Amino acid sequence: MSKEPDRLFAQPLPQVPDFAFNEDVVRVFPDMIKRSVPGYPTIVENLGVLAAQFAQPNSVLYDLGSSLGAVTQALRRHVRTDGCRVIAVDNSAAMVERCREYLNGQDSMFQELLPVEVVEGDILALQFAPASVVALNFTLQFIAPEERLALLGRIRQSLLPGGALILSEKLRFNDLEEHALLTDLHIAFKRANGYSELEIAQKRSAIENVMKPDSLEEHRERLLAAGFSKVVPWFQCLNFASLIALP
Ligand SMILES: C[S@@+](CC[C@H](N)C(=O)[O-])C[C@H]1O[C@@H](n2cnc3c(N)ncnc32)[C@H](O)[C@@H]1O
Ligand SMILES: O=C(O)C(=O)C[C@]1(C(=O)O)C=C[C@@H](O)C=C1
Repeated sequence: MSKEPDRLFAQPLPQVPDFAFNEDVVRVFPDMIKRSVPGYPTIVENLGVLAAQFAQPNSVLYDLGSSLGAVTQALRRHVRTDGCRVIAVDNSAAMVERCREYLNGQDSMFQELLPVEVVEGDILALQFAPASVVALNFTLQFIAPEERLALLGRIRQSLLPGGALILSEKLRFNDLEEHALLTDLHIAFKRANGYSELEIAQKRSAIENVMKPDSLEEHRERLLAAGFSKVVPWFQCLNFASLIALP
């Protein structure tokens, strides 16, 4: 994985462009996500552990919005169920290209890993195969709000009995005091990870038009409306959380 530090927002920009998963972001992405998302390494590793409990024989495990394939790699480290294969999907050509390079490197080192297919495509246009695990790790927040329910409905329809959707997201909070406190603590987390006030402010302008977090209550209601029977939060660190949704 690239070790290049994220300095994308370190210099004052005359106008901060909307955030995009382009070549510049791809180069620094492992550093950026680790320094920006509290609990990210714990979520990714345990997503593999959880997936191993839900994986069903001869089924597909989806990593939707796979970026550089961190979740795919965790699935491959933990899932040992017969006949499973991973399909990783991302619509950023730059992410997909680098992800394929990383996974090919892994393939050449370990022969017993689950087969993986990396697809460059829009998850909103995906024809889902019968799946036992679907991971949406910090991806739904980048999908247009009006598309989210239908996407979750299609995922629910594809899930086999015994399977699960694992959904990780940045949260907003309906209680204004709670929202302000956790937002301030998230900024303190970024500062502690070496981001300057300028970097924090410019990143915030870059993502505000493209990333629209929901509250935990909105997630729960939408997942139930999409046909899931049970929603179980299994992790929260500051304003970032991960949920298990059962079919
Ligand atoms: C924050 S990143 C996900 C991080 C990754 N899952 C991980 O755990 O390292 C969001 C990803 O979703 C992808 N994405 C956003 N909208 C998408 C869509 N409609 N279809 C496919 N991928 C999408 C972006 O290109 C980006 O790589
Ligand atoms: O909320 C923020 O400030 C973030 O940087 C979050 C977040 C995310 O949750 O995906 C946004 C974009 C980058 O992909 C990395 C982290």
